[in-house]
Amino acid sequence: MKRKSSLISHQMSSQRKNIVILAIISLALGVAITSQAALLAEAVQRIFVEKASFSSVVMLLGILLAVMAVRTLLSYGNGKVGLQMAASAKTNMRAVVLQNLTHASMPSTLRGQTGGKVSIALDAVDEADSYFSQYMPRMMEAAIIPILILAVTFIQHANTGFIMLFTAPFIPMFMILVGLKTKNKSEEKYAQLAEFSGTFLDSLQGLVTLKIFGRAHRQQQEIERSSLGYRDATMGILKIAFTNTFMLESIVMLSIGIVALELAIQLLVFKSMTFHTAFLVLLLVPEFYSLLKNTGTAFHSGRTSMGAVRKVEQMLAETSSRSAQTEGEEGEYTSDRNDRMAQPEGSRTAYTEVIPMPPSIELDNVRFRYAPDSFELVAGRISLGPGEHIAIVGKSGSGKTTLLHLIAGLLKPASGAVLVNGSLLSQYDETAWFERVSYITQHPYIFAGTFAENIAIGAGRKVSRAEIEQAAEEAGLAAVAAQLEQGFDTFVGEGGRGLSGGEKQRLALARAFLKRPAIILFDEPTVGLDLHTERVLQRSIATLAKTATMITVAHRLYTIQHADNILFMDNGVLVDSGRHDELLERLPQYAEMVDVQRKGGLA
Ligand SMILES: Nc1ncnc2c1ncn2[C@@H]1O[C@H](COP(=O)(O)OP(=O)(O)OP(=O)(O)O)[C@@H](O)[C@H]1O
Repeated sequence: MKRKSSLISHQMSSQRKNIVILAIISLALGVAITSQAALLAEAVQRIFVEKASFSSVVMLLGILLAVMAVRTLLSYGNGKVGLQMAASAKTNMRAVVLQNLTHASMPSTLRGQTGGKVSIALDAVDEADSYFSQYMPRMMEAAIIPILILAVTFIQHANTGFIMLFTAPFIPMFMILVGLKTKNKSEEKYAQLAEFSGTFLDSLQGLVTLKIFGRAHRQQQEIERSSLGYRDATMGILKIAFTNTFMLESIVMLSIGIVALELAIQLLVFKSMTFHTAFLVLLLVPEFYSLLKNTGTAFHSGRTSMGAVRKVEQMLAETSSRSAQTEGEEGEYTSDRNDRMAQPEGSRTAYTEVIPMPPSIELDNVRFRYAPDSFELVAGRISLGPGEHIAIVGKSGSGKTTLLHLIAGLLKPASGAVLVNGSLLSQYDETAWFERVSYITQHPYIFAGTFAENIAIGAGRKVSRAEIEQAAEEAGLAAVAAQLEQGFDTFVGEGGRGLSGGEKQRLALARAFLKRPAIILFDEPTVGLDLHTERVLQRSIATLAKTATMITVAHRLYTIQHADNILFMDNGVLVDSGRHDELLERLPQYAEMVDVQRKGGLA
């Protein structure tokens, strides 16, 4: 194989002991194969040529039987070691994938299709099996046993040795040619599988929407299209595999034929060799080619595995490089604060220990684009004091959520910097940072589990039932829980009882009460809540925000009249910022927005 995948190399180095065992078994297997051929040739020579009595060969036949048993055991051992290697390699690789996905930076976690990631973590890793269970044992056998057979053949009859030496290279040559083609096909197959899984999961999750809009049939066709794409890619590989087998069989048959012809001429025409030698060589030659042929089949499986492993590596590299890239981009940030922010290598987490909370947050000429030529966010200089309550307002699509995500570290700026307590946000340890943040979105994720379990997620530690109930009380959820069939033990989320929009947001609030964050990001509900729910939400948020810096994406302007700072966004640009009265006075767009809402009865 051209360049060993680094994931595979890593697994190989951690499996050195098994590789040594494979080599020892292969050597013993080589000795068993040649001994078996020698004993069989001797037995046939004595019984049929020398017409020896049965009693004189009984011992010989016994030894032959024992050698055959040993050979079978050694083959079984080789397979067993291969399977063990495959099992442990898959476990390790899956752990690496899971670790990578769970430790990936937040922006890279949010990208890509979930179905595709699942397919890579499960199917592509499974495909690595044959590299260890078939390719490795066969390659080890091919590296040792044919040399042993060739040596014995040369000693017995050099001509046959030369024929074998001349024809054998055709097999690996052919394997390399086929392998090159299979590798691309195999990568194509995994791209198709990832697409298929992505489309399938997407359709499954959005089935209700699709049905409502009468698009279910259309989506069915889409699934059919991507499944056919996957089928074609698989069939392409199988076509190569079958052609590969056919060609290998042809080469092997032709080579054995040539050797047999040469032996027959030497034995019958020139009478230059004994029957014993001719028979021994004739027994060894098929073993030699059969080993090389098996290697060809294993090589094909190995190539397919490599294609799958490359897909896994690609995903790992993408998640890591995205994190590194975004850090690099912010690293390019130049300002007079650079000296202050210069950090020695490996001091990333040191910030978390000294960071005073609630923090002050500054945005220094932040610019961001989702993609080239797409919506651009331009936020000049903003300073948000510790413990302040900040509101982001603007028309729909003006970039409020994007700005919130940049401040939260969910998105990384393309240029400029987000500073927390004077230091780059990207310099903080991501886990430590998110431990201090609570994001109350409009659609918090409800996991399949009990109501209590869903609240407990917020704590990030083991919490008592009393703490959960207290958090629910503070978030105004106690009454909701009391109405549920089994109270806090009611099963909610997927496959469980549904929750209303307002209940979901209060559940997110209850999680935050357990967490007691230093930074609260609040995406205010756009849908109208009833007055009671709205009041409960506002009161709970206000309690929670007493000890935190809070940033709200506000849709109802009356809720933010007392905010310390209001950031007004228009078409991706931070136009102005200030208190409610200041903006009313100097920003006509803001005054107009307030006026419209007042007339609409919202204020
Ligand atoms: N993941 C994304 N990729 C590309 N463009 C995006 C992405 N998310 C949002 N946008 C675009 O960025 C712009 C700003 O979106 P954003 O969600 O920040 O606006 P908003 O002010 O919060 O809107 P709303 O009040 O309606 O929620 C929009 O034009 C939106 O289409």
